[in-house]
Amino acid sequence: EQWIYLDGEFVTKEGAKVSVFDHGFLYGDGIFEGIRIYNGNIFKCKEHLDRLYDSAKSIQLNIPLSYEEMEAALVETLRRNELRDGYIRLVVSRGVGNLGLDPNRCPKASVIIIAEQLAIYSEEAYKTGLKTVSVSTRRNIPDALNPKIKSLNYLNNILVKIQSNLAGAGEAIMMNAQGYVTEGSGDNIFIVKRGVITTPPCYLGALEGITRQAIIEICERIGYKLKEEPFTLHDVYIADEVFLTGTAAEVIAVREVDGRIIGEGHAGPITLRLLDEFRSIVDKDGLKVWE
Ligand SMILES: Cc1ncc(COP(=O)(O)O)c(CNc2cccc(C(=O)O)c2)c1O
Repeated sequence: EQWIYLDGEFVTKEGAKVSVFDHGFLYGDGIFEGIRIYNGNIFKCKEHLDRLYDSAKSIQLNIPLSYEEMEAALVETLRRNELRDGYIRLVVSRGVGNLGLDPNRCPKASVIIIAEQLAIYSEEAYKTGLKTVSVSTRRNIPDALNPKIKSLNYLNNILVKIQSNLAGAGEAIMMNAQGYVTEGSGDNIFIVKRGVITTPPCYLGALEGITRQAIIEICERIGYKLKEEPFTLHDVYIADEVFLTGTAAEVIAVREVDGRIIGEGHAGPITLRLLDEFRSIVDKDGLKVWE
């Protein structure tokens, strides 16, 4: 039986329903986090909850649970589902209101926690890398809907995913309005050229990825040279290595972008070393559920 946390109660999948007047449903008015648990460790739990509460503050959404209560709800949901390895989707919507969009008509935000097994990429995919394309759909401009807010408004990302599906590609790369590369539909991007790793600054229009930050810190620790600087598709095409990072994706190589083969056409040495280093910390850094 899968138990889902819904506003303080645990309900079964069948019982896990939201109102048609929920503004998360009606307007995408809400925020979410995607978190992974590795061998009983909620990886980077603090970083995810910090980002959740930041996103909430940014859209003036009052989460009805304190940080500690939210942590306890996460742990309880994982325990009830006896999940040691898997994926957590934590959603906070504005809650039930009337058909108007005014958030002031929504008296109480709704908190939902779904815990599931996760299988996104095969081990083979981490070696062969993904075929990707760039897309015409630009990343939301920060002064319209800031990509730093992990909101339920994922239509920008979905339109990108539709274009990558159409191209038969595994992921798509977005530019911002100025033509600088920002990120993938659900992951951050890094390029490697002559041993130097570069990732776009998030102010260009990217989510402040927690996996991205973990990779930045790993590079610092193991002495890899990393820069946060803008780059264009040209720099991606001529890169020696390209990889994407995300909670679901972890660290996944890109073997092709718009028909250009990247490097040798499979995961490069720096990408594989960073994946290895990343996987060595995922069951350490975070909140232990069963201890
Ligand atoms: C737009 C975007 N950019 C970057 C990331 C990577 O951020 P983290 O390193 O903090 O996860 C994300 C996060 N994207 C994400 C997170 C969890 C699950 C899924 C999924 O595809 O089901 C996607 C994202 O949605």
